[in-house]
Amino acid sequence: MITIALTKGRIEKDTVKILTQAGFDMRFMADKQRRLIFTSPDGAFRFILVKAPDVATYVEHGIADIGVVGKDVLIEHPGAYLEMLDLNIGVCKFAVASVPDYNPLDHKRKKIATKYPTVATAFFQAKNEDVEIISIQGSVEIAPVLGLTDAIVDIVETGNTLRENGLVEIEDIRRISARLIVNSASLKNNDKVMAFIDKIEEIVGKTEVSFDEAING
Ligand SMILES: Nc1ncnc2c1ncn2[C@@H]1O[C@H](COP(=O)(O)OP(=O)(O)OP(=O)(O)O)[C@@H](O)[C@H]1O
Ligand SMILES: O=P(O)(O)OC[C@H]1O[C@H](OP(=O)(O)OP(=O)(O)O)[C@H](O)[C@@H]1O
Repeated sequence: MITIALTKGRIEKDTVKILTQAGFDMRFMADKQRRLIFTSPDGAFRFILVKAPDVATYVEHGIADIGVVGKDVLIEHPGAYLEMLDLNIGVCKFAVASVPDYNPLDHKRKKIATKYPTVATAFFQAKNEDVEIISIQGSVEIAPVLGLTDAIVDIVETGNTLRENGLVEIEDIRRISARLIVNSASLKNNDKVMAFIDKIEEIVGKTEVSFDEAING
């Protein structure tokens, strides 16, 4: 049996769409209620529904052979899994944002609020800029409004949360999308895992890895 870890929440619907297009009967997801583990009718696949960072954990430890999770999570939680495909769903970006009078060229040591300290630290280090990172668990946009920090590093999708809280985008950091990850032993030892990946690749198309991706992972 192959186990596939899916991220609960935002990217769930689009993931199910891809799996359905790939020929899986995913109707159980329509009325899943509070269940978190599902087995396909033929007993060949098991799907588990977990929080995003836990997808990486289950795949890394070989409990799940395959996982679907956002690139944002993979950057913050690097581990021993292989990233195989860009699924082109859950597309958004990391950006720096702040209040309109923020001056990025100001020489003072800035404070940056974020849920993504690894991303924020790497971004400012690459600019040779020494900043203080303040970790925030959510509603990050209010930190510069309330004067906790000078700016934020956060996910931007539609831009609505920034606009509705009076923030503006200062600089793009990188594109984010959901990725298919795999446990390396599963890939080596189980032909069905490669067959599954091939099937998904037919649906989402071959992904060109951009220069940015190649150097930043
Ligand atoms: N507007 C967005 N905000 C956050 N993540 C987004 C957005 N748009 C797409 N995504 C992608 O969707 C994935 C899942 O997001 P979701 O909000 O369900 O989980 P999460 O970020 O772990 O949030 P939470 O902590 O609220 O459960 C993210 O990891 C990211 O790759
Ligand atoms: O550009 P937008 O389409 O407005 O989306 C971006 C917002 O969505 C996410 O927050 P989420 O809803 O996950 O809540 P959080 O603040 O608790 O992380 C993210 O952290 C931004 O706040």
